[in-house]
Amino acid sequence: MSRTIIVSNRLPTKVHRTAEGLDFQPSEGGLATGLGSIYRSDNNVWVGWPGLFVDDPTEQHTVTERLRANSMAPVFLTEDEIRDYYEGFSNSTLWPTFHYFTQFATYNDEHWQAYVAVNEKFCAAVLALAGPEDTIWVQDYQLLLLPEMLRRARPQATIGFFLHIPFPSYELLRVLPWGADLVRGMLGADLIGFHTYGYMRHFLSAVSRMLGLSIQNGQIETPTRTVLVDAFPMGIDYQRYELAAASPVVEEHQRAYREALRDVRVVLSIDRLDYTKGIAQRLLAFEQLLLRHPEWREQVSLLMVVVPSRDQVAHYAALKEEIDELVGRINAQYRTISWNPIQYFYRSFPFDELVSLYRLADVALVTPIRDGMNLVAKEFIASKTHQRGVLILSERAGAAVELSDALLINPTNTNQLVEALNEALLMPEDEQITRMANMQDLVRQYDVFAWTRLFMDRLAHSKEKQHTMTTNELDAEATDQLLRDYEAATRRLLLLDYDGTLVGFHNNPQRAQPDQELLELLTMLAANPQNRVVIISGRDRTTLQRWLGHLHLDFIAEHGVWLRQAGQEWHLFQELRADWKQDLRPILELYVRRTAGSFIEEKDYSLVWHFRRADAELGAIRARDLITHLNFMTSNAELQVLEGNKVIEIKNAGINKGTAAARWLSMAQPDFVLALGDDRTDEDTFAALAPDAYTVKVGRAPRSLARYSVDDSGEVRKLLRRLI
Ligand SMILES: O=P(O)(O)OC[C@H]1O[C@H](O[C@H]2O[C@H](CO)[C@@H](O)[C@H](O)[C@H]2O)[C@H](O)[C@@H](O)[C@@H]1O
Ligand SMILES: O=c1ccn([C@@H]2O[C@H](COP(=O)(O)OP(=O)(O)O)[C@@H](O)[C@H]2O)c(=O)[nH]1
Ligand SMILES: [Mg+2]
Repeated sequence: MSRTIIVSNRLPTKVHRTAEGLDFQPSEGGLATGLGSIYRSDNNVWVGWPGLFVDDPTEQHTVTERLRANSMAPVFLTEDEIRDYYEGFSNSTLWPTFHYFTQFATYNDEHWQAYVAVNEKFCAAVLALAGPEDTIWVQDYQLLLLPEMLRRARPQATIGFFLHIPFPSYELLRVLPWGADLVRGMLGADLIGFHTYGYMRHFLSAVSRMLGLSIQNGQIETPTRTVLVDAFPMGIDYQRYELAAASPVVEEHQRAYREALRDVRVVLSIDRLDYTKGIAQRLLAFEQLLLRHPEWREQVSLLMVVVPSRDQVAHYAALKEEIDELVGRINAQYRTISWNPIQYFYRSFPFDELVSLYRLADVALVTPIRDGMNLVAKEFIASKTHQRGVLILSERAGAAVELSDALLINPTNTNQLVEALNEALLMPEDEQITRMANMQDLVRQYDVFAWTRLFMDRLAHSKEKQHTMTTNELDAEATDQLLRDYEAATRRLLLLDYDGTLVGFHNNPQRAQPDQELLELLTMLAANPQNRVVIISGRDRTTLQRWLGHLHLDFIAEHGVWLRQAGQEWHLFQELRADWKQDLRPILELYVRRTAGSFIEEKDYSLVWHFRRADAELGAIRARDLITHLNFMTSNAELQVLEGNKVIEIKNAGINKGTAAARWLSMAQPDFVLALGDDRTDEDTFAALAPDAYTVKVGRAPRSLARYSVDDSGEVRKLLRRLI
């Protein structure tokens, strides 16, 4: 039976060494608590770090066995790995960068090396466990490279990836020396999920800007696969909180707390120790409340839980000191014999006590500076079965997108925060109930089980789509058949596109000249008297002549405008006009001025606007504009507007690679045809050929007329070499 293998840095169970032996406790943090409810079902397994160092093989064995009984498989990490991969790259480079705290980010190559190595370690652990039918679901920023590593080892695997933290604007990502590697690593997945559309948008923008891949409706076309990207706001195990809220244990805790606090109102704050959570800002706002609204003194206490986290990282240790000091100062200033303004706990609470705190609180103050989602906000809502209580929520938490009935605030606006606190404490009960009921409906419906189902459905959909959309891969079997037919034939026609097919793309098209390997390949192919080798390209004839003219090849240049058989002169396909160029050139010039980095290429009978070097998003917008503009201008002029790979070309109507290829067919009467091409204009060639021709699309486009596809120009060369 196929299973789901969840992979994350930390397991949902933390192992500690105590005097009595090993102790197993639930992990804190949204990822572990959120997914913790689902992994045990259906034979699933969770792979991750158990939270302690175990060198001794016997002890490793004990830990492994204990975890196995609970559907977990440990990846043991060394102290050096935790220092460089976890505290280093993950939490001193990625975490601050992705949360817009670039001033805290370090760029250390050793940390990067460790990050790569540990991702490889996870890869090996997953491969040892996963069967070919299993679904692999990789979680979070510590494992951004893992999807691609798994993909290389298992090209057919079903791989999902979910990012639990924000995905930042491209402007932040580009600061990282390894930005493009990280994005490429994620693209190994079949489905990539984010909490919000905002994060998803940033990711797509990074993909198009850094890797130049084309994107439509959240679908990324990589050279080998289509990758789906979508927003899936994570939920919680609603029922677990709702049931606990009504349980006698929780009631008993709550009663005891209430008795100790007497009738003081409670503002609750719960987070891991983290500078992204806005804990210090929250304390300052509470101080301001006491200062500006003295009527709340002795009436309200801030109950603040800070769960120890990443305290080996300098900025976390510093924050701990800052909080200690602030709490000390505020308490010293305002406390009375019978009232403590801030009840501060630096430790984690067991589940039942946490739920009791949620129920006890009049106000939950959730004010992160940045937060991927924030599950505390949702847990508070689920625990409020009596529907009394107010949520104050930062608009920069992912949860704010869904929880619009909270009092939404900007966490850096202290005045707003103070007034929201005052408003919350004064809010009439009926308004509390209305808001809470609305939010409960939503959080109940979109719980963590619905979240998982949706993600898994979309993952299956992505896989299906890949299967139905791609042309058949030119696999070993098809290649063998091709070679047999090639051998058997005596009049062979090879139609070879140049850019994107024989060579890869270059930012400057003039730099894409043939290398030695290609020249040799073409020479040898053409040396066989039974072969007729045609370069069929959109390039101008001068460039083709200069680069390849000395070889015994035929040429179709400018998408069929200029033709030349080996050893003969260039001639035109037919009489053509070029006088239209002077009317249209100014339009293209206007688009060059409006689009930095774009430029015009002029051929004898065509004009081309190139936007590969322009900003990817602007380029795409301008291209749409230009096409509309040109279609209008050329409607009566017997011209056509062609879209290629980051180019728009205007040329005479009725001439294309297909019409030119047809001429070679009637001239050569071949008994074997192989055509290779990568872009829209090569589809005309494919269309002109008989069904038994070997038509091969380079790259995996959603739709192609070709019978087969190969990944890239490297594969093309491999195939050509086998023909020799
Ligand atoms: O494993 P740690 O280093 O101790 O950190 C704990 C976890 O913190 C982060 O949680 C995030 O996931 C939540 C659920 O999606 C989300 O609500 C929250 O906004 C995120 O910060 C981190 O992403 C996890 O990998 C850590 O395990
Ligand atoms: O003493 C505590 C306090 C909090 N939490 C849990 O820690 C998680 C925090 O997740 P959140 O998404 O709010 O933020 P993260 O820590 O993941 O950034 C929530 O599920 C809390 O219930 C916990 O397990 N023990
Ligand atoms: Mg091409």
